[in-house]
Amino acid sequence: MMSGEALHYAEAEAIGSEEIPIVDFGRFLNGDAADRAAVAAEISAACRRIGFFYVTNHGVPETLRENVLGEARAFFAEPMARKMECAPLKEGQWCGFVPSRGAMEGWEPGGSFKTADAERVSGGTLEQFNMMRVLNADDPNYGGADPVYQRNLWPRFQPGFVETMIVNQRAVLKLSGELMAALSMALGVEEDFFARFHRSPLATFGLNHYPARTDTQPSDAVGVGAHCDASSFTVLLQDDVGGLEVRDPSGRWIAAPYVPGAYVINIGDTMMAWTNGHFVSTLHRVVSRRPVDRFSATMFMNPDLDARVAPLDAFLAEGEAPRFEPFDNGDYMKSFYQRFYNVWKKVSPISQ
Ligand SMILES: O=C(O)CCC(=O)C(=O)O
Ligand SMILES: [Fe+2]
Repeated sequence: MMSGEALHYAEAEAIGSEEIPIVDFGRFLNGDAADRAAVAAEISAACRRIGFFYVTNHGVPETLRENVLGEARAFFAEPMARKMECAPLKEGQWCGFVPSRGAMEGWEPGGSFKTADAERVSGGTLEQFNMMRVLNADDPNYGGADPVYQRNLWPRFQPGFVETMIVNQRAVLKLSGELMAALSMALGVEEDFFARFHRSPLATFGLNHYPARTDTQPSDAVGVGAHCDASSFTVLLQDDVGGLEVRDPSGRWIAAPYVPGAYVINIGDTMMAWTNGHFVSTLHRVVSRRPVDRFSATMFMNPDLDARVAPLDAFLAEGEAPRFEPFDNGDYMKSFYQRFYNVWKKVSPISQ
């Protein structure tokens, strides 16, 4: 693709809710052993086939989910100069506001090591607000000297924002603990198997704004280019506008529409590597096909700073060769932040 040239995405071919199962997670949270095993089996099938599933009855209150998207709407409606007050200024940082990257080439949404091989990617119309997990005083990394524990850059001018985001972090992290147990069961290992790689996880949170498609844009304006996520797994809250699309195993792009009350869960590259590809990290993108603003909120569950990621013996069949090179999560996260910062510098009106 030439720099500046618009990407065109054909209409998604199918509605994904048949291919992306809706899992009643209440059966895992509140059910008996048989219910939990049934949920784990559904999740296992989804993660091996497409790497995406929805969860409903997940325990996160509707009012909290609405407040998160409400704060996102209010923040992104601020004038650009105000939003830029919360922008990363230090080398290698990532927190805060990130303006739209337009058709910029070379930006890797999601920070995936898989995407680069899979498909050329470019920026898109989205603008973002990035947050790190807020560390409690009893966290082993509270006040940590490593620059990976960068500071959040909160919009102090927006009352209620910080509190809502912190309450949301707690709720989504709690859900993530349960999801990790379910993913462990789905892989046939003990329920706390993945918890030991996520003791003080480098979990990150994002708010996304995909501006409404304008009359002068193509009917398939790219919101975020096709990518995989760098995470162990991702928890996504989307509003009812739609536009998320996932590449199914046959290579078709399918819509992952809004499902009332649900989170979308997807496997990231780290989980793919641990499981030697038995759980798949799948290309996805957001295409703005409608003249309506879209908002979403993400949580990327990333492992501990010192976690070493490599295909694990527990998931290798007899004689199965490892398909992924080992890597240190700390190096991986730092290079992700650095690349992100380098792009941010190019699009930031105040960095010149
Ligand atoms: O906004 C969405 O629906 C998806 C966002 C996404 O894929 C990401 O932030 O990695
Ligand atoms: Fe993503």
